[in-house]
Amino acid sequence: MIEARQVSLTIEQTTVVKDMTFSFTKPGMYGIIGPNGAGKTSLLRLMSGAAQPTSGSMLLGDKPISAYPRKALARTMAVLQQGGLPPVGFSVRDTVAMGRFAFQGWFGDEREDPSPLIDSALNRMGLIELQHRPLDRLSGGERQRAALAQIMVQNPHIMLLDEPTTYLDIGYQVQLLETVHEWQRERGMIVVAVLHDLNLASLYCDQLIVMKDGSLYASGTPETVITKELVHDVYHADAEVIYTEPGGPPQIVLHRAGVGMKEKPILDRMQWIQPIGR
Ligand SMILES: Nc1ncnc2c1ncn2[C@@H]1O[C@H](COP(=O)(O)OP(=O)(O)OP(=O)(O)O)[C@@H](O)[C@H]1O
Repeated sequence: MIEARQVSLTIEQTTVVKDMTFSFTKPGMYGIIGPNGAGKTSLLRLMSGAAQPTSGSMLLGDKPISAYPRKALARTMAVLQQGGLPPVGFSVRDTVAMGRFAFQGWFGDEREDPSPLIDSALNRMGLIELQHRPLDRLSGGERQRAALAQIMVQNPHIMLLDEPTTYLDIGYQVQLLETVHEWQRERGMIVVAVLHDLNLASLYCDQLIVMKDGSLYASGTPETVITKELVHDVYHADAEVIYTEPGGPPQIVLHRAGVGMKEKPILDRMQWIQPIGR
């Protein structure tokens, strides 16, 4: 369980996270959304213990995150940082194996052979064929998949993902979130992901937190949070919100700036699009 109690973070006289209170108590997918500079990464850094609140407290279970030794924290929580892995000379397999550091003794040994776990993570991320390739000879998307495989072998209870779909094409974006979602359910994990794509956030998250100017702007299920008004007020963009199936997650369709077809209901407009051959 992660709980933020009136958490604020001030960096160089600017308060980048302001008085945030929330808790993630149940297993599930939690999304943090909001515009550039809203404070999403800063909030994730507070949740991972990489930054300490200037005021308020960030708790893991019933203790402040700062009270956990590094290795103990790594056995509970895995973090995928923004920007992913650097393009260095380590092979994909060795890089993924480094995710086991929290379970190793002084000499890098483990009680049980971690190979099956590493093979499974490589397999799930479609990296078996690339496992012996160095990271500096991979595309950005392949490196991002290796980064996720690395935190998979950590076997965490909580996973914090900062823009996990960066560098991925839409097929891999969906595949990555599908894998994370499936894995979250199998293991009953709490997954917190900073996502820029509202449609993906709506498809995969059970609950969303919206940040604006460092503060909590809204929170709730995608159905309650993703609205035309939210897109307008938080992102200063015009959009329609549509449902592709009854009871399904909302999806947004953007308008060009200032060229909104605001008066026409969406169903009316969809009749303009005729399948070829009719
Ligand atoms: N180390 C730092 N020193 C000074 N200011 C910082 C530092 N880190 C972040 N900030 C500022 O804090 C604010 C929030 O940054 P943060 O990276 O948390 O936003 P974000 O919502 O993740 O943005 P993005 O979507 O662009 O990644 C920004 O205005 C940023 O310039």
